[in-house]
Amino acid sequence: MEALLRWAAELGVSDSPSAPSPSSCLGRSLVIADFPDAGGRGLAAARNIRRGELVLRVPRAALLTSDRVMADDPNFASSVANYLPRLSSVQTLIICLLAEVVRGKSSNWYLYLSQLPTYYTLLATFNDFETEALQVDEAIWVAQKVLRGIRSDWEEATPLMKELGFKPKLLMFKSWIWAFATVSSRTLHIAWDDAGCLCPIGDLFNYAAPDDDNSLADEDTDDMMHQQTNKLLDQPDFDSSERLTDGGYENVDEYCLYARKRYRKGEQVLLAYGAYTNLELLEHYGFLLGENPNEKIYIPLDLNLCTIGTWPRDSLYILPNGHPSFALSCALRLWTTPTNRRKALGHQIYSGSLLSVENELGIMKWLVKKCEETLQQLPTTAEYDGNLLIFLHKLRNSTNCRIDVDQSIFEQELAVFFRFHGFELDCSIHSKLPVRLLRSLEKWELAVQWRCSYKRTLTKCIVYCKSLVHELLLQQNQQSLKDSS
Ligand SMILES: C[S@@+](CC[C@H](N)C(=O)[O-])C[C@H]1O[C@@H](n2cnc3c(N)ncnc32)[C@H](O)[C@@H]1O
Repeated sequence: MEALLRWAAELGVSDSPSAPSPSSCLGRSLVIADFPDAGGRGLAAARNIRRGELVLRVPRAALLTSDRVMADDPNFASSVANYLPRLSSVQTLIICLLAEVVRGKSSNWYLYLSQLPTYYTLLATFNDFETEALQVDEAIWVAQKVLRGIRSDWEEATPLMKELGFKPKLLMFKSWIWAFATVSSRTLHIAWDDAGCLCPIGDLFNYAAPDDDNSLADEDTDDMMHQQTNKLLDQPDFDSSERLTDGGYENVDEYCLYARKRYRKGEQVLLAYGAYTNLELLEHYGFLLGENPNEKIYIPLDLNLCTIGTWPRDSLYILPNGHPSFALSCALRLWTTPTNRRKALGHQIYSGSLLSVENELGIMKWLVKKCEETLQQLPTTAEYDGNLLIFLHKLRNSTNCRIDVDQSIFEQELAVFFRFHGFELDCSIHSKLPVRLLRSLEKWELAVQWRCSYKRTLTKCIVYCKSLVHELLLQQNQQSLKDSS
């Protein structure tokens, strides 16, 4: 890692507005640190950092982009050019990345490439066992669709990779998936290439969901104080009102990354890659958040409910607190309104107003029934999944897996898991599981974590709807008492 930091400094990567020290590009604003519960390797604040401050600059010369790789090697570029109309920008960047891997020590990015993860946990890397463990049809369908897409991209790109003389190992689908996962989970946006760029050091930021509007409000007073102090001291101001994004490629020909909030020394500095649901995080980045403010839970809905209004299907979901989304509530109100009344009530419905106590009671009861049916159709409960998660976590860290497996209540699941991997846990095994099984356990754990959170949200929805039914019935009773007196 030290060699990488030195190489990056030589190229002008710097965590401060001034030039980096020759020995490391970090140390003034950021340091590399380990955050076992929030992304593993990441970047910590080397000092107190204010919101809006520039924390990292990465010049274009350090970015691994398709155009740069091709500009460096005209022969490679002309071979790729023959295939270009048929290749997507992501396929092209994957091929460029693999070509740099082929170059080994002679690649400009050798030190960067040697620090990349050797394996990933994105949905595309899930085997059939891990995919099945998601249990929910929609999630299984997404995983299968993603894998089909990547396989077809690889098949299309294989003739070019053969022509380029890639070694058999790099022609394998496994290598393509590794490169795909690298591109999917590590690229930053650039305006001139949809595939983005691989940004050494800049891709060490772990993720925080972009929901911090409230925390920003809390910090506003503080930042105003700072700005006033700066004015008094005649120091330059960071225009924090305009610096609410994490960063981007700027006119000065470098990638600039800014702090979205205030950080104390030692705290992990995080980047919001975008607003993703947990399934999308798993698909694009290979992890999920325990608390995800952007989570959306989709339940199976009748086709005529999905198409009844102008609300797109992806707006009809349950929020992490169990409430139906605005669009789902509206769609249900319209759906439960008799056809001949829909036009007259349309205005009220689209504005989100309740129609009547009876209508609201009807849709709440319908939602309860739908969530209960959905939960019943799944093979395990959230409580069971919660216990399985504890066990899988223990097994991954166990130094005597034989005893742990023997003492567990999940014998059947484990038997299926071991059989899938053609592995026999005989009496002689008293140590850790082999690496390939530990990696599979990690992905199994992610799948169980996802489905458990799905079920918990549906349970919250049931509780929410039932409490609303209770409240509406009370109101209805009070009204009829009033009316009769
Ligand atoms: C851009 S890289 C960040 C640096 C990465 N941790 C490393 O060691 O190279 C993105 C990857 O970091 C991990 N990651 C980022 N944020 C995370 C989070 N909040 N929780 C868990 N894993 C996270 C995921 O594996 C993701 O694909």
